Amino acid sequence: MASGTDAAAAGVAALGISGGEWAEACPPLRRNLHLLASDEVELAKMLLNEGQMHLFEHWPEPGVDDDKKKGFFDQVRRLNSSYPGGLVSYIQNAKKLLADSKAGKNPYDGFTPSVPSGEALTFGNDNFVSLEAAGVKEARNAAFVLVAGGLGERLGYKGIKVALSRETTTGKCFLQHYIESILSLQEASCKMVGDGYHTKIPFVIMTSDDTNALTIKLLESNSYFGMEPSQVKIQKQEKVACLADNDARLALDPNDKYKIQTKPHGHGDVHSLLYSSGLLEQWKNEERKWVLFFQDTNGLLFNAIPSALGVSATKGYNVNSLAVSRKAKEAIGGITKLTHVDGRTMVINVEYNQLDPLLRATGHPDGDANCETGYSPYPGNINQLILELGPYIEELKKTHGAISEFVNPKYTDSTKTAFKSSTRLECMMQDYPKTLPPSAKVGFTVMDTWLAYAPVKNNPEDAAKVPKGNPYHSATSGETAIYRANSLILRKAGAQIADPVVDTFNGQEVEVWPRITWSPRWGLTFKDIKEKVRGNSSISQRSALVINGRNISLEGLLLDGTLIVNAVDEAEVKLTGPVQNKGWTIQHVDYKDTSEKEEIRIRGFKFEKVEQLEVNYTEPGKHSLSA
Ligand SMILES: O=c1ccn([C@@H]2O[C@H](COP(=O)(O)OP(=O)(O)O[C@H]3O[C@H](CO)[C@H](O)[C@H](O)[C@H]3O)[C@@H](O)[C@H]2O)c(=O)[nH]1
Repeated sequence: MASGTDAAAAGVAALGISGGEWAEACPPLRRNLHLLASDEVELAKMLLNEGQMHLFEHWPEPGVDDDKKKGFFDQVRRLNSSYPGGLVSYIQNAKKLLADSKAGKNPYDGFTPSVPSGEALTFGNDNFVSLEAAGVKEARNAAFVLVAGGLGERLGYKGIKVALSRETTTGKCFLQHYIESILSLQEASCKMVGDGYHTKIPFVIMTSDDTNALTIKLLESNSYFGMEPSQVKIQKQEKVACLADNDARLALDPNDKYKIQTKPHGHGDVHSLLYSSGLLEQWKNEERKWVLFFQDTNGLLFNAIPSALGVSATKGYNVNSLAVSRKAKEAIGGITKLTHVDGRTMVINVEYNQLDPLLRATGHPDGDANCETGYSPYPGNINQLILELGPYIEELKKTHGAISEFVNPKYTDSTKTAFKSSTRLECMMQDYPKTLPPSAKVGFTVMDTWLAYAPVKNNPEDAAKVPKGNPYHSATSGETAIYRANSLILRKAGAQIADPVVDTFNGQEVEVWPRITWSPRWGLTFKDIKEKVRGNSSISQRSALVINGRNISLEGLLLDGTLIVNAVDEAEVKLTGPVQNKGWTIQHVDYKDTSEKEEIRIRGFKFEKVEQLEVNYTEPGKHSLSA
């Protein structure tokens, strides 16, 4: 094998540029050319062509920092190969977007917004139940994709967000809940069509350098939470180059002049990663039909998946976005119908920071405001997307997964000539429909917020400042929303669940419902749950109930305290009669109290486990718990 230097010399000669005249304008680079391999020479040439001479101007004579110079090109090679169209496209796109930004060009120029109509579902009615059945049937033809490359800067939590407990009654983390939900769907779907449990639903996790190692560690140290390791595919997104000025000159890392500074490009990367991974083609060959995208911390999401997938299947949507009622100024995008002066229309997410200026610019002087319902008329996008695989692949063959980008530089002053700090191009996965032809069937499904959406994004301090009536999107609200949803679902199924009390944790006023949780295999759909709630059961406000098993039914259970039931699948367990104990009390925790773990501090409460009844059914057969 040729040594690096031989290969470099060969490369330079092969390109007929041994003299390096093309690098004449950049003497430091020219003097170092002989160090470079042929592909590095090509990359250098491309960088000069794109006005990036400054990247080499500080390069010393050959012999000094040669390893760092090679390291520089390793990074350039990575940046070049991970962006659709390479760095040339990146720099050219950046120049255009930066010019538009400087000119104050509105990305929605020529478009008028209006409120679109979508499928509005009512939890528990006949339509909902039949859509859930349709969705479960389709689930075996689906693949799930979790975008989890975000650092969660707003939450300020040090670990990865998917490792946070979804709720602290059981302490199960988000990732465990997601995997158990997918496995339950897989089992129920296979059972429904009688395929002998052969189909495995693929699960892709998009990570980034910020989350990759910890995500893999979490999976490995928990045996993939019961999923076959081969079912899980990790796809790591790369960061993109930072831009120093309006000419899209790439920014060098302030701490290392041989490195280009990089920042995350956004969740929109998921499309190009899926495209280049070959997974989409593989899924097509396996006759899969749906790809479901979801985000890192929505503990309620799987309450909405079966029915939403049912909507996609019955309506034949190429794109189906899940939405909830949106409060004006809430940090979720608004789903909007945009009509262009030339007659084009599209239904698309308008991101939360763009909705207000767009509305003001198009004759709505109040901007992003609530209407008479107390909500924004624009449904809130929760970034759960269901794409039909066939049309998705066809589209990506054209775009290679490139998604419409934006840039958001912070200028030093109104001349817009300099930036306060470097910026970069960004993209969002929900912008995928922007390039679709008008014939594409793009729809959305609106569900109740209490059922479908409770993310964990804001730190306690910021959450406490959220305008009254708007959701906190905090660890506190994320957990209490789970108890609320489960209580409301059991109520709808016929159980008597006590009213909540209002309490304040970390400055956030929330409803505290009984702490009811169940494993996904117990209650995947409303029909499943309804069949397991029989007779007159009641649960008091101070109670906690953990249902961990498939065949556990509530038949006249009168709970006032804490009850934990664990049962193997083959055990049929009836919960009847009164169960009373001192239970678990809720203790307030201040987020500034460093004697508590961060995971607890951000919630603002913990449980004192005073007394409980825990029962374990490990043997098959019929069992009854009656005190
Ligand atoms: O480079 C990135 C950036 C983010 N993410 C992931 O993308 C998801 C969303 O990130 P954020 O929570 O930071 O997103 P925002 O709150 O800014 O907004 C997004 O989520 C909202 C709903 O939660 C709305 O739907 C909004 O329109 C949509 O852009 C997370 O799972 C995050 O881990 C990545 O994988 N890579």
